[in-house]
Amino acid sequence: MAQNLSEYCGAVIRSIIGIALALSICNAGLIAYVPLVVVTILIVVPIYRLSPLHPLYGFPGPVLYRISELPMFYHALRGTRHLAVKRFHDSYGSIVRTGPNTVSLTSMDAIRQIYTSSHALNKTTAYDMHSIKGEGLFFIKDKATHVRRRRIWNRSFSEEALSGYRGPMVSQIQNLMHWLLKRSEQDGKVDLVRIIPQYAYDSTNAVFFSGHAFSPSLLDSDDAEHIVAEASGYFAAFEFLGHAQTIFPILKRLPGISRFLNSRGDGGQPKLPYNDLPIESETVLIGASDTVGTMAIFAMYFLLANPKWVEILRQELDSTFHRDSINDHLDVLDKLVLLNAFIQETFRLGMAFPGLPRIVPPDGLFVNGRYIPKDTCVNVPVWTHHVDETYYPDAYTFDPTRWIKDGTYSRSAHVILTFGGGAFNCVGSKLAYAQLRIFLANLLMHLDFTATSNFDAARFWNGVRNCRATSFLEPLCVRVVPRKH
Ligand code: HEM
Repeated sequence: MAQNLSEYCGAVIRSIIGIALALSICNAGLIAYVPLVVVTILIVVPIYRLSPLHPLYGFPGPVLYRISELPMFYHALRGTRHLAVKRFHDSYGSIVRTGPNTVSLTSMDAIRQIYTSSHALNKTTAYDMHSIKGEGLFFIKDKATHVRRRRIWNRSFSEEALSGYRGPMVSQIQNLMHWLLKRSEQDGKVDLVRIIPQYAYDSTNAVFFSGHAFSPSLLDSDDAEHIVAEASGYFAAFEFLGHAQTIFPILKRLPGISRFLNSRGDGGQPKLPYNDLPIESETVLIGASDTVGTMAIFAMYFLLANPKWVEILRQELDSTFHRDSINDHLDVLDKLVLLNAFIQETFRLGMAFPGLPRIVPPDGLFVNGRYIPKDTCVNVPVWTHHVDETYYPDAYTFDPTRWIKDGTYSRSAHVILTFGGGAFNCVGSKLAYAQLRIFLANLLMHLDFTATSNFDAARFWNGVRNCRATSFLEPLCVRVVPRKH
């Protein structure tokens, strides 16, 4: 009954706004209706959203955020949403109303129900493509439709496909090492925040587009056309505005079709519609590069802030490989306990991400002991979960050993949401792990890094921002020389 009443009130208020808007737009003479619209929006809507008539009335949360999306937009713009949501959970507990129609939940039960169970929820309209043409895997909101497209993508991430990507990955890491040494020699230092994303985009270009997405390589041109910044900006714009821009400058350079997405459907498997190739290509280029680049920067930051791990990882690598033969035995990297634990801990603390929104189905959702009404936007805040002391004691300490038990590395020791979860999880996660392994193993085996004198670990950490894309307010400057011992 209460549910019906609140739905009724919501409908009435939406109608009032609609009628007022229609009147003021249709009849220019009725200028008097403009104040009505303003009054409705500024007074009636907030009162309704705070009132017992609103379906989310009983959920605790900061008043301003219950009234309007604007405070969260402000945090999105500043890249501080993950910090704000964490503060709210510290104050209000495991369920917080973080927006007029949004509830944030922490708990394993919430992760299971929202993301990983067979009844996991669909994506929200935050994933709408709006004016973008075609249909892209990342943007498909409905699980049933999504599963069909995902089958096409999965072929590109089979073990066989992944081993085929090693050659291009190795050549790109070699180019990165060349430029690290060269720029460091030329300028006395090199900023990892600038150079690593260039390497990540080059790597994706080489792996998926045979180098045709752009040319010359970003490392070779020092990203003269600011492709990294533009692509990352579009990524953030998608998050901030709720939709991505139509045209990516990079797309203009694509011969059109990525190698793997263009592969013909064989054996009765579905084939990707031609019109969807551009958006899927953009998804690969940005989705695979921005994220891997960010994690590689974090990995270097954690090494510089925790130098003992340079020695620990080198001991493991030196006792396993001869320095010059590492790239001939890349499959062995999967088995290195310390290296993989280090990467997993990087993925935990490097994910400054607020959440992955999902929509509550018509039957509602019962989670964390509460009933959440239909059409509510729910999510588990990734950053808040990753620094939850319940699951990660001493959570803000970078400690890869938390992933090691009885001498064995276990990724499943704790659940992390770095790659999402369930049906919509990251299709490229295996590739991301492989890239981080190759990146760290090569750099540690071949190069010595020294942070410049003004390196301040706390200042760098405090300058991390996230609006789906992660940005760094501080540089991460190092001197690089060939490894001496
Ligand atoms: C460390 C690197 C990476 C991180 C942290 C990451 C993170 C994520 C997350 C959290 C999601 C779920 C997004 C959501 O539900 O809104 C996702 C989805 C996705 N990622 Fe990644 N990703 C990484 C690397 C990659 C790579 C290498 C690719 C390769 C193409 C890729 C392609 C995708 C695609 C296509 C989706 C959509 C999957 C679907 O809806 O089925 N990602 N990623």
